[in-house]
Amino acid sequence: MKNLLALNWKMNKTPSEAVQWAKELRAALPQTSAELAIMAPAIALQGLSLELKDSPVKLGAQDISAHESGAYTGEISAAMLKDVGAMYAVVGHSERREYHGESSQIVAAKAAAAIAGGLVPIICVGEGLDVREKGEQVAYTLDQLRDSLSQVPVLGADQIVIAYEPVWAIGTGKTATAADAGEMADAIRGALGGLYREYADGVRILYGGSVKPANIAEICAQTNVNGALVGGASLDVASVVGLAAALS
Ligand SMILES: O=C[C@H](O)COP(=O)(O)O
Repeated sequence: MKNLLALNWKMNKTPSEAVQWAKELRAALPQTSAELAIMAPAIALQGLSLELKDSPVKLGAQDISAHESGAYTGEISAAMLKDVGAMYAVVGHSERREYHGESSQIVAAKAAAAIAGGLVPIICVGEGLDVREKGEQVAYTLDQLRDSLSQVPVLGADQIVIAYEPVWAIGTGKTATAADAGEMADAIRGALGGLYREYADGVRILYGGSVKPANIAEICAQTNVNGALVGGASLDVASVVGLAAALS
């Protein structure tokens, strides 16, 4: 299965900075076996799409509306994202869950809206430090996964991506060990088997949380880890080149 290197810029880069960054990336892109995708601020997608036309780099959004269209001020629909060239949409990132009150039910509705609109949702799950300290991370994360997939109609392994992001490892410099990431990915694969038996083995499971060029290869070498969702290390072209090269 091809690793997915999903670059989550979060709320960074103006549209013009994004285009300049993409120009630099195109010039520096190394040989890699991974699929690269930029999860950009929605307002930067159109420019990136033009700049990255005919390049292997894909695009995604950081969030998506649960609704198809209508009176939802400020929301951005799957159709709008698809129209500007997005292929993916991150849903249920822990920052959305924490700062925007997104429950797993809302996340499931967003994932379903993404699929209905022809996008691939990257559905994020993961425990906080308190849960990890009690040793309850697997049960917690799998509950969150099942709730976030509740009534999400999946008709193929390539229709969803799961990202395991332990909240305590995001932007903190603390990375789960490769073994921790691998153990959770195994548990997630098992839970997917209970939900979508025929497709479970082909769904990509990413790890996110302080991934860097120096640790990505070991993390992605785990049996059920099929790529990474990268925040801080995705902002700098040289660092992205390092991440991609580490997966060559
Ligand atoms: O979406 C990305 C994750 O939140 C990880 O962020 P980070 O690489 O800055 O820890």
